[in-house]
Amino acid sequence: MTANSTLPLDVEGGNISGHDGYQRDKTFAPMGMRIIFKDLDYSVPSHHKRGERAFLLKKVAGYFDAHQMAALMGPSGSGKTTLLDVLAGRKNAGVTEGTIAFAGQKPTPQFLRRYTGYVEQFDTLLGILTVYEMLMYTAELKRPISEPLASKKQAVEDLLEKLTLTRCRDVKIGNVLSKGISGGQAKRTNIGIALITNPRVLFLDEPTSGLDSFTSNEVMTMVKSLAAGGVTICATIHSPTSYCFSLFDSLIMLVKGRVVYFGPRGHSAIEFAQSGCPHPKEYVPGYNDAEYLVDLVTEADIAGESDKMADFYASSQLFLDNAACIDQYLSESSDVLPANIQKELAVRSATVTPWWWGLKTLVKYRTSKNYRDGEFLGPRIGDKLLISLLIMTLYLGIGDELRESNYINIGAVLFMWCTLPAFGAASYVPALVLERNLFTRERNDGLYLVVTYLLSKMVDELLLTALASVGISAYVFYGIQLQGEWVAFWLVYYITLCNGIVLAYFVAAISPNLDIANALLPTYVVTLLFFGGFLFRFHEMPKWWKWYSYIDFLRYSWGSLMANQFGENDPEWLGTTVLSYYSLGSVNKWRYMGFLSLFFIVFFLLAWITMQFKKYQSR
Ligand SMILES: Nc1ncnc2c1ncn2[C@@H]1O[C@H](COP(=O)(O)OP(=O)(O)OP(=O)(O)O)[C@@H](O)[C@H]1O
Repeated sequence: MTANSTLPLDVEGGNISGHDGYQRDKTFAPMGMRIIFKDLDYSVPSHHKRGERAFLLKKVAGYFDAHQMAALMGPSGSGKTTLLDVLAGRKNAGVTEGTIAFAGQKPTPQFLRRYTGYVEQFDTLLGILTVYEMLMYTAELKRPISEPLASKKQAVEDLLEKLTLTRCRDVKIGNVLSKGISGGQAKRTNIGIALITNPRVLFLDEPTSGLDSFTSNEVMTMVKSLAAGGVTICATIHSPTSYCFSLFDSLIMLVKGRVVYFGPRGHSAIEFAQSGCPHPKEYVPGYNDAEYLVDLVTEADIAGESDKMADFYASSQLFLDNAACIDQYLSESSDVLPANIQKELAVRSATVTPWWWGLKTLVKYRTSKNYRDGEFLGPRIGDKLLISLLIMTLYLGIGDELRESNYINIGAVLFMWCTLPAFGAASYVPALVLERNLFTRERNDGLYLVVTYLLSKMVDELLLTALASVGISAYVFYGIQLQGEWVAFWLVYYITLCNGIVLAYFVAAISPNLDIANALLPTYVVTLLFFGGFLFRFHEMPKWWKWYSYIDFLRYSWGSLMANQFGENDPEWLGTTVLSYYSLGSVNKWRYMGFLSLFFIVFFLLAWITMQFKKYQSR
């Protein structure tokens, strides 16, 4: 293969002056950059033999040019996705050795996140949005904030047209339970997400999997048109239709992590593979080229002869020509790159837009939709409504009955009032756990920072909770005829609810799956009950457990509520007063609310740190 580029390093920048992609869109200038890789090894601790490393890629070398579409093919498990992930910087485990150069330079993870597009094999979309909204949401997060909204809208409309998605523009994406757009439309929407910034490089993992042949051809024709526009395209592909395969320019075939062919697609590839295969099968009419090639290498792989094919390639003239080409490309200086591309390659921040813009956008698209979604609102308001009605009707009017036999009832209702938000936290866990794939993909795509995502989730919940808690706490407070201030009663309830939510997020963040989170959260909350001060008086707790009551946020919720109820008029009871009986004599309700708020900050920080550093996907 030879390069036929006119610009150095096969980079084309057109007449772009900005590095943010905005002007690039306006001019529709061609883009793209050559990707070179040489002596690429990728290894992980072996599953088969303890203490050994498994090399999933071995001395892999090649290059992909701008304006061209390269296919990564091979039998299942040959390392196609591994190579794609290594090149796209999506690996977060294992050791990569060798050279990777984008336009002659080693790419930074930030460059890869911001300026390359990656289409995952499985769709990760937001079911509550329509196709148009999904693309606009991504555009607002990934295109520069300096770009006017009208220009972003235009870019999305253009993309919808290019992807032939105009017909389902306003159809909800949906999910498994409530079907929305079709599989082909979902795939094209996913491609649209990767294209929203007009990336110079597009990686696609099995873009046609699960699609019928007509839709596959349609999708790949569209992808090919991008290559014609200058984008460098690299796709893993399993069993393409003849037409799909004919769209590719070059082909890299892997078996057991080794290259058995790298060169142009076409008859020369078949001839080469036949020569390299120890027992080539006949190319009978009816075979499609891709199918035949994959069959050939798969059979060699099954017969344990794949190394022979790889050795054949490594000793071929084709290999020498490719190696010479790679060395020549690598020796070309990258100083001659256009300034905008130099800037892109040197970018250091992982996101295009600042955190506050990300937060605004997430609230604009996600919160506003969630607040109109019964599935979202139901579990968040329904349980509070039911339980508060039960409490209110059960304890109706007892709050101002200051007789000895009633003090225990008042203590109990206040205790239940603050334990419920802690137990209710369970309904907030799925929001984080079930969305993990989407979060990981959007984070890898450089859409937002972890803190932005977490803050947007807090806004989602805290706004709704604030509104709901005002109404609920009002009818409970006045229905039971509790003493003290309603504002304090509501505030304690609200802060405890907030603690429950952020605690749920922390538990969701540390749990590998929903089952573990669902077991962990109630277990922890039950331990809090014992140390809240109502079931066991503080001064009677054994010395070796007392410390736990200080880090039990229910202690501060209940203490504050009791001080609100009995602070002004602490009645005599069992030879002392009610507050002294429960070791709450010196409690200041506002100070306790302050302590309560500290737990919110601590749980938030714990959730943030965990999500920042925990690898949810090992790939
Ligand atoms: N820790 C490990 N130890 C040994 N082998 C491993 C380990 N992790 C992954 N592998 C193997 O590495 C290979 C690479 O997988 P990869 O997903 O890249 O293949 P693929 O060609 O994309 O396959 P498919 O077409 O089925 O998606 C697989 O054969 C897998 O079994």
